[in-house]
Amino acid sequence: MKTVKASIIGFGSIGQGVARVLLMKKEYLNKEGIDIKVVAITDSKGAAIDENGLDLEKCLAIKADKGTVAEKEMTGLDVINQIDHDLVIEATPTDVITGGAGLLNMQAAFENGRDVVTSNKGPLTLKFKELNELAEKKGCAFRYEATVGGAMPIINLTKEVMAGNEIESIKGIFNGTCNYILTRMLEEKSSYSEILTEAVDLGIAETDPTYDVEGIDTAGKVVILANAVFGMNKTINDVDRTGITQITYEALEMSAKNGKTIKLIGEVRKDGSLTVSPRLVPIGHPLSVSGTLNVASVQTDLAGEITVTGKGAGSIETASAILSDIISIYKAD
Ligand SMILES: NC(=O)C1=CN([C@@H]2O[C@H](COP(=O)(O)OP(=O)(O)OC[C@H]3O[C@@H](n4cnc5c(N)ncnc54)[C@H](OP(=O)(O)O)[C@@H]3O)[C@@H](O)[C@H]2O)C=CC1
Ligand SMILES: N[C@@H](CC=O)C(=O)O
Ligand code: NA
Repeated sequence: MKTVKASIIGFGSIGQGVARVLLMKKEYLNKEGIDIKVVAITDSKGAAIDENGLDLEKCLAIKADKGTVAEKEMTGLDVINQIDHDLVIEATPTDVITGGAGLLNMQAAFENGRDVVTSNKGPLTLKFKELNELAEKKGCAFRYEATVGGAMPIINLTKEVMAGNEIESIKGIFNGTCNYILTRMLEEKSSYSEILTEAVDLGIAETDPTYDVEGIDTAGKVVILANAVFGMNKTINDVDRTGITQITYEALEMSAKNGKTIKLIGEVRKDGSLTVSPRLVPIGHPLSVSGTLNVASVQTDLAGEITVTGKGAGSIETASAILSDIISIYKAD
């Protein structure tokens, strides 16, 4: 049995989802020869530390009761630099302007020889090449399936399962919040701002939800796909972007009468064009999925078009992608 000492940096919707999934899948992980021992959890107020392994159920209960797990005044960065462990599960808020705490956390993790699995898109939209080079130099694993499409497999699918195909374009819906809002606006005859509060309550919106509705989150995911799948070196500034803030109930209703729906579509093409914009999609088309679902159509030279769909956001759903990345790193050959 391989014991993996891990930290969970950021204990919001996703960090807590990871804790729940680790509890739910403990027996399965053990059967795969992996024993994950979470030695530290941090939120914005501090850290809980136990070098013998924290009681995750207790940490979840304390977070629900007190709003924080903090017992010590340590930041995520302090934990990464000072506590002995193998794996950093990075789930702090996405910041596409500076990379936020996540960028410093990931750099420090690699400098300390720790593997990183993350759902945080910010650092990957700004410093994708640098982070991957640093991870490689330090002999660390770096996995980020959860950053695009949440539970929907797309990065590992295109890089590993579809290896050998040349990918010509990837087009789809990469933001669960916008898709949920557009679906519910039509159902409820409401404006996007009224439905946005529902998405926030569901734990699917970004810490700053303007990232969702202005298409910034989708743009970040398009950049990650461009870099991870197409080997480009793009940043968020390379994306031609329009969000959903100008979409009205009336526009959705008119489209529906004409057999169409409005979806926020992100697209990356092998010629380097990166776009995010609301587009009309015929009802019944593979891209016309509803609610928090995401969808991606991958155009390839050998396999033709391959389309996948799945929950693009949500605590447990996104944690499932983090779990699969963890298993892929530590599962014995
Ligand atoms: N929600 C979703 O469905 C998905 C989210 N993601 C990404 O996963 C990441 C986490 O998202 P989510 O859990 O929803 O976000 P939340 O806002 O729910 O949680 C963020 C967590 O990070 C903590 N935090 C904030 N700032 C810092 C800091 N400087 N150092 C350490 N911890 C900090 C917060 O502390 P406190 O609890 O004290 O506020 C909180 O625990 C984001 O990058 C997001 O883009 C990716 C896929 C899906
Ligand atoms: N806010 C994002 C969360 C996942 O990345 C979304 O709604 O898709
Ligand atoms: Na994914």
